[in-house]
Amino acid sequence: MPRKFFVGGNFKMNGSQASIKTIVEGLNDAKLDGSNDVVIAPPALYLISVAAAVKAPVEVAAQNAYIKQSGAFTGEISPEQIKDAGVPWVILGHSERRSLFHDSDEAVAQKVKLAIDTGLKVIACIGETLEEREQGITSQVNQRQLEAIAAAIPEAAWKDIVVAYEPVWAIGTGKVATVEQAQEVHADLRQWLAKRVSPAVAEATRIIYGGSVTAKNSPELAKAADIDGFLVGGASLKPEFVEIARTKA
Ligand SMILES: O=C(CO)COP(=O)(O)O
Repeated sequence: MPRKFFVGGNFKMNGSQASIKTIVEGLNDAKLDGSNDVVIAPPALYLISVAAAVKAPVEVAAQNAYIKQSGAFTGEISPEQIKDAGVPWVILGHSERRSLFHDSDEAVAQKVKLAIDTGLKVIACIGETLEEREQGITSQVNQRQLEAIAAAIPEAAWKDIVVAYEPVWAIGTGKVATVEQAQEVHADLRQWLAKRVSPAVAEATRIIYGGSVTAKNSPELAKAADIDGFLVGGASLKPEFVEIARTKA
């Protein structure tokens, strides 16, 4: 079965009630036909209103979740709370969480496990820094980050996981990976999944690319055999996101 193309929009810590309403209205007016999965991730404050306002086929994701369901963890939100808000997806392990908020591979894996156990679907992010790429350890870094997740979950959980490969050097820099650079890592990760988890999981799991994706570069990237969609940052706040959401594989 071909993998359904997946386009995510990660708003990060951007937007206001008014600007996010405009984005949601733009997506609703676009009447997307459901041939791609389209998921938007507004800041946590806006999850409930966006989940109520957005029309199918667009769905909503939180940008992070904690490793506990409740308790004295000021400032955090739990997978149960995300589910309770009517939000089916969560982004975990984003490089900004890893670098700025010290989410370790193990913490990301625990978060993925609890989110999956709670019934959420997960966009699990991995990616190497420029320094790591220049050291020639791109493959090791991405496999290490994915291994932590694979070790924490059963094979059946992979049906609810989308892997987002986001090279740190391409995020918010305007420096998009070339189709060849992205395809090489995606193919490597798919091979790794086949060996580490199973050929069936490798075949079915969407591996999406993130890092300076725009309406201009998305059609070319989408042609690569192992690029199954995008996680879009900056451009997800602009009208061109509707165009990216319509990208054909
Ligand atoms: O981090 C990203 C999405 O999660 C990518 O961000 P940009 O598209 O702004 O580079």
